[in-house]
Amino acid sequence: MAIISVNNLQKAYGANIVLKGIDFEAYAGEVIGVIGKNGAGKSTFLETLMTIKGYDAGSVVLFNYDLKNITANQLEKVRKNISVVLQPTQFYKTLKVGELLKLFKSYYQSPVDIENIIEDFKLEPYRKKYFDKLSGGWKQIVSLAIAFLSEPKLLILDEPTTGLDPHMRNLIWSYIKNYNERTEGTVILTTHNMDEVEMYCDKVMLINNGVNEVFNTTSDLLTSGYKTINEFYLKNVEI
Ligand SMILES: Nc1ncnc2c1ncn2[C@@H]1O[C@H](COP(=O)(O)OP(=O)(O)OP(=O)(O)O)[C@@H](O)[C@H]1O
Repeated sequence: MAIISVNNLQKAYGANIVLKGIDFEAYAGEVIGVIGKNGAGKSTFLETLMTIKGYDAGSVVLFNYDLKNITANQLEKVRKNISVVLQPTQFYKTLKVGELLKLFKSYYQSPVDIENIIEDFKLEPYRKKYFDKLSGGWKQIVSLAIAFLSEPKLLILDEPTTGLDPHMRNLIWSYIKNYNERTEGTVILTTHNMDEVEMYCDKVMLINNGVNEVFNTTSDLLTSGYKTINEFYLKNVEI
C-alpha cells in the first residue's frame, strides 16, 4: 500500500503556474530523488508533501488521509510520521548544538541516544557551539541529525547535501541508507547531484514544465540506454 499518493497536483503562485499535474506514489522503504532544473517546482512539491503549503487542485493522500478533508487531529497524526529538513537552516539562533539535540529529543519523545547521534554525525567538536555560529555545511548536518531523532516513517529532505564536502556527503548518505534499510523509512529528496541519484535513489521523478515527465526506477533508466543519470538529465531537460 502506498504511503503517499498524489494525483494531478496543481499549484500556482498568482499567474505563475508551477505544478500543472503531478502524479506520484511512494511506498515504505523507497528512496526517491526529485530532480528538475532551477525553478521547476521541486521545493513546492516537497512542501506540499510536508503539509506546509496548500495546493489548488488534485489530491494528496498521506498515510491514507486525503489532505483536502483532513481534521486537525488527523493532520497532527500524519505530521508525527514525517520529519523534514528545509533549505534555509537559519533557525535556533540562541541554542548550542547539544541543547538543540536535547530539545528535539524531548519534543519528539525520541528513544534515540543523543550520544550516538553526536558520534554518528561527528558533532563532538560542535556540541557546545551556538548553531547560529556554525558554517552552512555544519548547520545542514545538525538539521539532518535533528530530523533523524524522531525516527520518522517519512523523511523529506530539500537538497540535503548541497554545500557539503565529499566526506560529509558520504556520511549523510550512509546515514540515510542505514536509516532506510533499518527502519523501512521512506526518503524523498531533491538534489541537483545526479551521481547521488544514481548511487542512492531507487526511483527518480523528473519535474519538467510542471509535470512529472519521468517517474521511474533508476535501474530502468540505466538499462533503457542512458549510461548515467547525468546523461539522462542532460538529454531530457533543456537549459
Ligand atoms: N512563496 C512563493 N511565492 C511566489 N512564487 C514562489 C514562491 N515559492 C516559489 N515560487 C516560484 O515557484 C517556482 C518554483 O519554485 P521552487 O522553489 O518550487 O523550484 P525548485 O525546483 O525547488 O528550484 P531550485 O532548484 O532553484 O531550488 C519559481 O518560479 C519560484 O520563483
